[in-house]
Amino acid sequence: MATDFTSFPIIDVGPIMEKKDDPQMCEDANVLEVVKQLDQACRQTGFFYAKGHGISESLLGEVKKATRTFFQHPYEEKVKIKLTPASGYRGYQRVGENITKGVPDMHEAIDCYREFKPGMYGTLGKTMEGSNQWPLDPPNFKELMEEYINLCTDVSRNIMRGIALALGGSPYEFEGDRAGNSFWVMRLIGYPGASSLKASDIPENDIGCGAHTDYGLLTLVNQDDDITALQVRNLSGEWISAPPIPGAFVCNIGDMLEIYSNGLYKSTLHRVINKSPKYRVCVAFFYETNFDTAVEPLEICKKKTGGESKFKRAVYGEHLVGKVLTNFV
Ligand SMILES: N=C(N)NCCCC[C@H](N)C(=O)O
Ligand SMILES: O=C(O)CCC(=O)C(=O)O
Ligand SMILES: [Fe+2]
Repeated sequence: MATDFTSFPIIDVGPIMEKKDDPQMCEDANVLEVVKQLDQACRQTGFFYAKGHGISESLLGEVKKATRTFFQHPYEEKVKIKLTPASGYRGYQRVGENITKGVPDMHEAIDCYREFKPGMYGTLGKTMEGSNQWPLDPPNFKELMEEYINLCTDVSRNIMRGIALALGGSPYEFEGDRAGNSFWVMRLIGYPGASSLKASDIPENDIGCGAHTDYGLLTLVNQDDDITALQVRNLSGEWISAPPIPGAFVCNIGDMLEIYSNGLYKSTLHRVINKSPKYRVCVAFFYETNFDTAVEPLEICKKKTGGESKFKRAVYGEHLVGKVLTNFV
């Protein structure tokens, strides 16, 4: 249940990362303290900062730097890796091409998804079939991002272990058939500075990304260190800023975790407005369930919430494809 929060807790997830290969992790007092903090954050805000995750500040900075370098290229260069239905909706979208609730967003982005064998997910999977499209400059782009994706996958899996414990389950609740083969998404996003759009031919609107919830389990946001632009809506309808904390991820819950938890944890509405004159870069990693997972409230969560299922079962791939097909002009 979202509350009237005015800020977000900072959680040092170090203890869960340290105990990740220890089957007795749930008996460790430091782990249990993190679990308690995760539970509180997920119930109250659906957003928290994670520090102590083990990904170096220099790598966090490098992926943002490479992203910025790509967006600085002329349109002719960027459009070489254009997102199309034929590319499985992977690749570059220019400012205004992504749509949220019918309104064009003032951001450009590269979308990447986990790659998979064509046909593996039948007709439903067809929409997402394709190879990721990587920029050639900087030359180590693909390698760098793949390293980053692997590290983010590991951090997310381990934070989800903490969240599984917070829900009263086994640490491995979100592995195997649920999210053992996460259909992750990575979006490299650029938000033009506030004044730069006026002079261009792009229809003016100051919303970098309109109000939305994320689709899957857990999002890791790696945002520029010097601009506050991400806002989260609290119970009263106020928009609360999530300013950058260098080295920390902003983490938030997605729609599938809301269902698994039977609404105990909510996927909180958020948006992005870049009021700064500076260009803002954000690298968002979305840790999701397996593509073909049918998600329904966990028994342990139903017990905590009155016994009844508050959600219909949802196949993650259907949820994703429904979004992707309506996200672009
Ligand atoms: N994969 C994720 N979560 N992407 C978030 C993008 C949110 C904006 C999108 N136009 C929308 O309306 O959902
Ligand atoms: O730019 C940000 O800080 C967050 C972006 C976001 O919410 C998203 O891509 O889902
Ligand atoms: Fe989001």
